[in-house]
Amino acid sequence: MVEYDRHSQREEPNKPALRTCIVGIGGAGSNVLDRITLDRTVEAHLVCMHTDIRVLGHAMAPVKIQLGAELMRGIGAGGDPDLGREAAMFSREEIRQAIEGHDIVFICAGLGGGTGSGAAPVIAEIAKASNALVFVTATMPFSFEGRRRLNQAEEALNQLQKRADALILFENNRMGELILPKDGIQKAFAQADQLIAQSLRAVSTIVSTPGLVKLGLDDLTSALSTSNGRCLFGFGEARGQNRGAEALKRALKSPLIDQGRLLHQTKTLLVHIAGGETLTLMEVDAVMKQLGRHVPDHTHILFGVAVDARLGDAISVTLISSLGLSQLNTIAAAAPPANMLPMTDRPMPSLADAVAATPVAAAPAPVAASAIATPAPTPRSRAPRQAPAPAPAAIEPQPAPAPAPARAAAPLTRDDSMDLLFKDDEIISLTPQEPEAPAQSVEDEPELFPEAPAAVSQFTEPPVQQEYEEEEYYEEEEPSVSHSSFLPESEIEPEPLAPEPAPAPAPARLRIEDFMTPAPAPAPQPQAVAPAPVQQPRPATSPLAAVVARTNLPPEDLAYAPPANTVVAKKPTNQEQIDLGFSDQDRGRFKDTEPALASGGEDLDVPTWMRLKRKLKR
Ligand SMILES: Nc1nc2c(ncn2[C@@H]2O[C@H](COP(=O)(O)OP(=O)(O)OP(=O)(O)O)[C@@H](O)[C@H]2O)c(=O)[nH]1
Repeated sequence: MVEYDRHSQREEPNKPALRTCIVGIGGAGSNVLDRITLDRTVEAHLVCMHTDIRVLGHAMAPVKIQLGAELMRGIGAGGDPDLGREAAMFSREEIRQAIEGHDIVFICAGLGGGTGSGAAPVIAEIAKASNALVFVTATMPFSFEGRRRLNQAEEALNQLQKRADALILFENNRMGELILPKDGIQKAFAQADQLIAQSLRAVSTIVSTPGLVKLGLDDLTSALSTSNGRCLFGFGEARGQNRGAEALKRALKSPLIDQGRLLHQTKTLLVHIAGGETLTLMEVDAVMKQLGRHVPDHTHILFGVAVDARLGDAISVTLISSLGLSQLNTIAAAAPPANMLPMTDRPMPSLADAVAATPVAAAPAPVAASAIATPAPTPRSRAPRQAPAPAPAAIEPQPAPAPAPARAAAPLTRDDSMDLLFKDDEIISLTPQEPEAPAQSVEDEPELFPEAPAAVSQFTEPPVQQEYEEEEYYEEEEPSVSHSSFLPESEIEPEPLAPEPAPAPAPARLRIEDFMTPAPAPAPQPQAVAPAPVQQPRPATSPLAAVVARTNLPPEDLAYAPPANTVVAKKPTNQEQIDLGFSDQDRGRFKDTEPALASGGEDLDVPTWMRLKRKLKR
């Protein structure tokens, strides 16, 4: 018998690690990025982008980009996605510089406001143009935030689906299930931020950490692939005696998989188990057997195990899958009790089987950041990882579900389906030949600023050691899941449809058309230029939590191209870091918008750290 050497380095030593970048956009994106920065669990280039200089000034990410500095003058987009989009276009060069050179770009934003909804699709497109694999995690607004925000969020979602390789959508309404109704709104946001941060961490770990049984980008995109569906995500981590069972229990309790109910219908399920050096075969076997009670026999299991020294004595279980909207609606209509499928005792692929079957048995070397040797995102055959157990009771080989297109795993190429936003030499050559649809809904906008575009600023700070004065405020204990909604809508005053921020009377506002490539000019369309946004059908009863959109980029809206010379990236200087010195009473970027109030009168739009009245000390 050959002894397995846990420390052997089987991966090619000189293989470059996947370079990962996480971009947080707007207030929500910035909050999630703060969470990730504090946790220090994801090894990635963290970039915060916002129009609002005050929020940006307090963000913890080491790299910050002020979007549309001259256009926005450091003020938030005030809930106007068109402003957010224009701001991103002005800053496209800095965005490109921050993103380029990365293999995977995660984009994180709260949809419904101005900056996140408007800028995220632009940034996704820049990321795609740099050949990165683009993952988007976004939140949908609480229902009590009002119809206007929801509409804006759906419009942004529609645009993001066309540009992202995979999109995981978190519905803030669902996040309420993570906490008790009596808990404050800030706790709901905090829990939501934590779950989103966990999903980013899980996905980046899966694709970048060498594993005993390796899962790759192709597995991930296969699990996420469905033409028009929603992603199911569950994550649990536990320590102690029954840590495997407990971690699985927590993963199954995720509201994003509807307490495990949605796994009944899934065709492909990605399961990733990670633990420290003490992870045992028995524990992995136990988790897989237990999971077998929750998924049907025909489910195609993509199974990965990794030993990651950073986890210490913890075990984490990640479940990722997807369901078509029709299936989701069926499930929602005929919802069985939350109990899982009856126990079938169907054996799941064991670790030993999987190890024996996998040709990619990467060494579970103690993970030091620099020691992670990760494979390039090339398409790999999934067949050997089906772990056909020699025992007759092992999982049946399943007919492979629609495999992930090779393109999803391979470095992305610029194809002619790419929407083209920018008049940039390297991008413009990809302009689709067919006539572009007119830019949406911006032509009739009031003009705000007469000035010509000027330089936008970017300032890059070294990581600042900032600490909250108080202790960790995310509670460790298992959240209650006994409440199906966070706040009944009836208890919330409907959000008045507040007027948009009053446009300044200045006559020469910069418009998207000013940046458009002159030809081919679509025929002018009188009045009918604002096509009704294509809205995602939403499940009637169960607002489930995640959406996957495989990239299928039809050339259409957002066809604008700012001149390449309008933006001059400034060298970072200390002077550009503005001392904001605002008080807790100041609504900052929200001052021109209607407050989104919870019943207690709290302003939901205020960032988490502000709502919690945390002070930062340097
Ligand atoms: N989960 C979560 N959602 C948030 C948080 N903050 C805001 N949101 C949601 O994200 C939506 C957009 O809010 P922001 O991100 O603050 O808005 P923005 O994109 O910065 O846009 P402007 O403020 O208009 O410039 C809100 O309607 C909320 O539903 C947060 O901390 N966590």
